[in-house]
Amino acid sequence: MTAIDVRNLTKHYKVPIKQPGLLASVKSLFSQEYEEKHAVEQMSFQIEAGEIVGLLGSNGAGKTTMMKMLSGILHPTSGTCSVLGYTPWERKQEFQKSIAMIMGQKNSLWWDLPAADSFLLNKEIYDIPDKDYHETLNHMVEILDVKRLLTTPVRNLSLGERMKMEIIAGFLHQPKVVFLDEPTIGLDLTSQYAIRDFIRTMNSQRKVTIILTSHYMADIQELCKRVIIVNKGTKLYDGQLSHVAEDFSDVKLISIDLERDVEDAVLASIGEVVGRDVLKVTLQVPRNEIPQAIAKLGSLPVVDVNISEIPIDRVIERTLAEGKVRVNQ
Ligand SMILES: Nc1ncnc2c1ncn2[C@@H]1O[C@H](COP(=O)(O)OP(=O)(O)OP(=O)(O)O)[C@@H](O)[C@H]1O
Repeated sequence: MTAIDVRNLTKHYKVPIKQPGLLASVKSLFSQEYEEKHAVEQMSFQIEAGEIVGLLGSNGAGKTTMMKMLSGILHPTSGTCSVLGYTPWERKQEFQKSIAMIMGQKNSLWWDLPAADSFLLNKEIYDIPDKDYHETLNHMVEILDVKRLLTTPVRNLSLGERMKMEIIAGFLHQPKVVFLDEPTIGLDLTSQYAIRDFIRTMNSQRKVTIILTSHYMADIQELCKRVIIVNKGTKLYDGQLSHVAEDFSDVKLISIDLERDVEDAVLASIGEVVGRDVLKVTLQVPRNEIPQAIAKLGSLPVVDVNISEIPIDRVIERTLAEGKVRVNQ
């Protein structure tokens, strides 16, 4: 069954052009010029019930705008969209009870109150029966291990703890479709794992349909088989993650700061040099060869080392560079 059906969805923002200076500010009071920003352009895709789809794109690609239209926060400029049979921006009560939009960079909980109080408020807003409320809450609190934090004012929680509470608040009314915009942004690895596990559990146990944006490759790799890559508001790729990221799953990046210059050939014997800016070098190394690579670095004039996953932006850049446009519809 199709849960989300998007056809030619387009969003243009009208943005005032603001010239610097006082005179320009006064002039703008009488004649304001505008420019049009094409945030989302003719986007079409369908998502089946129970799927988790990753929406990928660089900063400003149009992901949040897309999610805001799908959740009914924004009206599109043109195009149509059906989520569980509803037109989101009509904001029917039944629609709002069936979806959730959770944004890692926005706070929906009452800052000065314990999260438990915000949950009670959501219970009233969504008209959740007592039994369902307690069962769902207890289940989620257990999975995310936050029982002891329920009575702490939200302002006193760490970022990771607050995000877990935001996620509970979003899932409390048992939505069928959830839009997750950067749910793990800025979190430490332990919190990232916990939230990923939670998302996986909700998807497998409750068949929740999820669209996820994240700049962390690990989130996408662990949760999404299918990804939609957007660039400048248009769809660049829609298909299996493995087709665009298979070369990246078994490698890591080692970034090093050198004290003095080292020949390219020496660095190339440790890993593939994928970035070099004078004394800053980035090497791409197979995951299982990291210990040997680190050992070899011991003989070089290295002052700092950092090991990281391949950033999503590299996957997108390469998809763009290779013109690997692949749209399965
Ligand atoms: N309210 C707004 N008014 C005008 N322009 C906007 C508005 N919101 C977003 N934009 C512009 O629309 C484009 C898409 O923005 P959007 O936030 O959807 O991108 P994104 O892919 O979510 O980026 P990020 O990864 O940085 O969150 C950007 O050029 C942005 O500047």
